[in-house]
Amino acid sequence: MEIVATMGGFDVLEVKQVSKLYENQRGVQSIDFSMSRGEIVGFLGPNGAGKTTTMRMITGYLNPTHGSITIDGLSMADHPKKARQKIGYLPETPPLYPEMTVTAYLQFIADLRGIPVKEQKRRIGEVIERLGLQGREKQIIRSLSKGYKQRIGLAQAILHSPDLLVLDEPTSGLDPKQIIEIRQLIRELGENHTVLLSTHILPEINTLCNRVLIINQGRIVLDGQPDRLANSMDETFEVSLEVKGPREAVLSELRSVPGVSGVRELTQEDAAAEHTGSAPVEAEVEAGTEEAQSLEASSETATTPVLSDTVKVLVSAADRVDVREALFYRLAERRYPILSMKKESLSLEEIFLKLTTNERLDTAQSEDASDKEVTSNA
Ligand SMILES: Nc1ncnc2c1ncn2[C@@H]1O[C@H](COP(=O)(O)OP(=O)(O)OP(=O)(O)O)[C@@H](O)[C@H]1O
Repeated sequence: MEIVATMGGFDVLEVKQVSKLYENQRGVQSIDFSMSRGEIVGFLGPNGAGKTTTMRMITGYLNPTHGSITIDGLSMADHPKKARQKIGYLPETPPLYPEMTVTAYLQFIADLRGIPVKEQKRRIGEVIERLGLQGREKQIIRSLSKGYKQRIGLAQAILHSPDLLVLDEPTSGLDPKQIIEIRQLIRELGENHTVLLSTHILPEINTLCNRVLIINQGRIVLDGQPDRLANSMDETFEVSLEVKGPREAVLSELRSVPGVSGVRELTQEDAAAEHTGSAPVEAEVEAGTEEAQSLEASSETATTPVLSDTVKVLVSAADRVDVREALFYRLAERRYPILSMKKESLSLEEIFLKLTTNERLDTAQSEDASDKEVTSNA
């Protein structure tokens, strides 16, 4: 048995250099990550990136071509039965028997999972309550809504009290109300379980997960905390400012602050784009360049300041230098009050696109385009 030691014992999941190559040479390559107890990890990637393949290997439904997977220190290759007992799996399509009642189905799963007969009734009662299935016990599964079927899928996944829950796109195909309800249930399940969940929905990561793994073309391309990713990915430091004062003078002061590499006046269109979440389309213009001067010259027509006595700008600094204090002191010295100042950072959506877009274009040329897309909203 392979032993994986950590400070507090074993990691709940250890995936070491795992590859799975299908006959067509697609699949996943050298996947390497571990999960500690209590983590809720979002597994994000475009269609065909390798999420399901990875999850099926973790849950023991598919054997890796190379590498090892251990659950609570138990090797999946050497002890598949024991290791699988520690995992609850909700595949993309829940494994339900539509003609069974909810209770009969859970009874069947309890038998399959080897839950002792004398404990079954209590345990089934607990998960029915936990997943809000009270009142539906005697209903035929076929007659229930998709949201309720997903709850039953989650119930079968947690029935045997697994340490690790693996959920493959748990909110896919649900309506907005059902999505909110299932997310809430996952959040609650995350209080007692370690959870790995795959999704196409970026805000799902922000609302549910304390860590995100991004997979692209069979390889992990990013592993980190959602709120820290932006810092590690930003190449420049950007801050948006609203300053009270004469436009030309304010712009010129900002450009001369040490560390500042670009100053771009924000228009009403930019403000509207910010409101709808899309990034401004104009390219940033470096301070002092010919382009900046010509833009300045034609600024009356090219840009429309949001208020006549204030200037809204996006200031950039190379090498991620934090120029906020320098901006503050310079503008204070010149008596141009700062009405607002906000550090800008990449959204998870921008990070995702940055990491996957080019390669996706390559992929689209070499294989059939998929009809599913990564969505940026619920
Ligand atoms: N049984 C198989 N035989 C051959 N190729 C396969 C098989 N299953 C998956 N693949 C290929 O392996 C790659 C990864 O597929 P996988 O289903 O794991 O991706 P995914 O990230 O789960 O995608 P989706 O979001 O569409 O479910 C894809 O290129 C896919 O076409």
